[in-house]
Amino acid sequence: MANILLVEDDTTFATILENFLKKKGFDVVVKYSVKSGIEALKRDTFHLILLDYRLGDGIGLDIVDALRVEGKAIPSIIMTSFNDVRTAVKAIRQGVFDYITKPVNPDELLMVVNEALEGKSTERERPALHNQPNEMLTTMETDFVEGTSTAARKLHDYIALVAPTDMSVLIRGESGTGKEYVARSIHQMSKRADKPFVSIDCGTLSKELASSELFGHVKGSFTGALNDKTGQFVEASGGTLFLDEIGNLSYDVQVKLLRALQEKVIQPVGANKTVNVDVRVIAATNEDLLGSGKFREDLYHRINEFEIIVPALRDRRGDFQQFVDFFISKANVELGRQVNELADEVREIFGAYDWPGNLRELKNVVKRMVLLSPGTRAEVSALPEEMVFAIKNPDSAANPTPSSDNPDLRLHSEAHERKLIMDVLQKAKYNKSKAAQMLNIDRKTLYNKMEKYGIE
Ligand SMILES: Nc1ncnc2c1ncn2[C@@H]1O[C@H](COP(=O)(O)OP(=O)(O)OP(=O)(O)O)[C@@H](O)[C@H]1O
Repeated sequence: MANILLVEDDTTFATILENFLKKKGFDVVVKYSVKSGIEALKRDTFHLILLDYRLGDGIGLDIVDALRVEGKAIPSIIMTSFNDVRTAVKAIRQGVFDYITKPVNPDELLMVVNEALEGKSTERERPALHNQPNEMLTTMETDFVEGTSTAARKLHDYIALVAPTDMSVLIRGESGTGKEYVARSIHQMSKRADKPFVSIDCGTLSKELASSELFGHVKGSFTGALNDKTGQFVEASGGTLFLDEIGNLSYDVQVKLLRALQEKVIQPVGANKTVNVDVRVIAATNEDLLGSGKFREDLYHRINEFEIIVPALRDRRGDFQQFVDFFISKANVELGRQVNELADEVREIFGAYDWPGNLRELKNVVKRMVLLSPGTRAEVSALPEEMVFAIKNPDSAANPTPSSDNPDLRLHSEAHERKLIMDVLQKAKYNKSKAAQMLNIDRKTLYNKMEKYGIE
């Protein structure tokens, strides 16, 4: 019997969820704060964690961080409001299994919970660290959409151009645009294709263990190093190492990585000797590495021998229908449905929405829609309510536009507050703790206001 830890500070909603999950045969422990959630994790064994994104004393991701520090691998699902989709998508990069938008649809919740417990889902093809067996790469070939838009053609031209060389590639693009897919494509089309493709999500590596994960360690080199460990550089020998979210590597590790790239040698933690390595490195980021001030310029130039920018979904509208059709047919097979038509309203909403979470968000929205469509036609009722509302009311609470024709004082002051928050966030380079400090409010209040005003 699977044991689920539910952390949700809305007590009524927590009770509804608890009862629902218990009825479906799960054991459920409910906690109402980050602190009590972490305590429960230390005390008991759970198979799954279901987290509210915003909690009274922090955010659900704080619990995910605590899990990582404890070295526990328990799948977690974040429940978030529609306005937080962009953040939720990023959370997946930090090791969260999946996200689900509120109001939570019971069928969708059950689907995601079961997938998490079975260890598979839309994103589960890609655990934080893994070697991709080469046989799987061939099946993957047909498992994507290439697209025909100008942006797609340019992207694939660049992939074809750089793949056969041994250049280091930096792939840039918003979260969920398909950067890992691009990296795999380069590997598959390279002369290293029959050697390993090793993918590492640097965002999920703890600061302490990053070196050992990448370069390996010798027994006894630090507390917990009970045996020798081979690092991912050696695992990728002859092949390609994909460093996703490379901006998360600490300064120390950046120095070691630079040496590995320049001299083609690595030194496992605690070892006296160096080891020769032959690995092509492909890195990805969705931030401005140099602008962050935390990334070494010499390393930046070393990993950026060739740059590929993956377009946001909103900038490749010409490929949109192909992606929708592809994700629908995949979801039909997975969920045993027969959806082959979209209601006009669904088409309109898909066209008007700007898809901040890109392909990952589209894939999730389509999967949910297919799940909630028993017939062949997908109706608007199968889309997240807030998505429909936001499209139909562009000037609603999320985006107030006061004018002298509209003397509503509350609306005016809210518009003013929204603008101020956006300006300060920009000034603080989107560092929310810093922005909260400048605004003289706490982080939680800032998050609440950002949610209220639809600021992402
Ligand atoms: N060309 C494609 N055809 C079909 N599905 C795709 C394609 N590219 C990406 N996807 C799907 O979109 C989702 C996001 O892709 P991927 O993980 O490669 O994005 P990413 O840019 O690396 O995300 P992040 O920035 O969060 O690391 C995955 O589920 C992937 O399977």
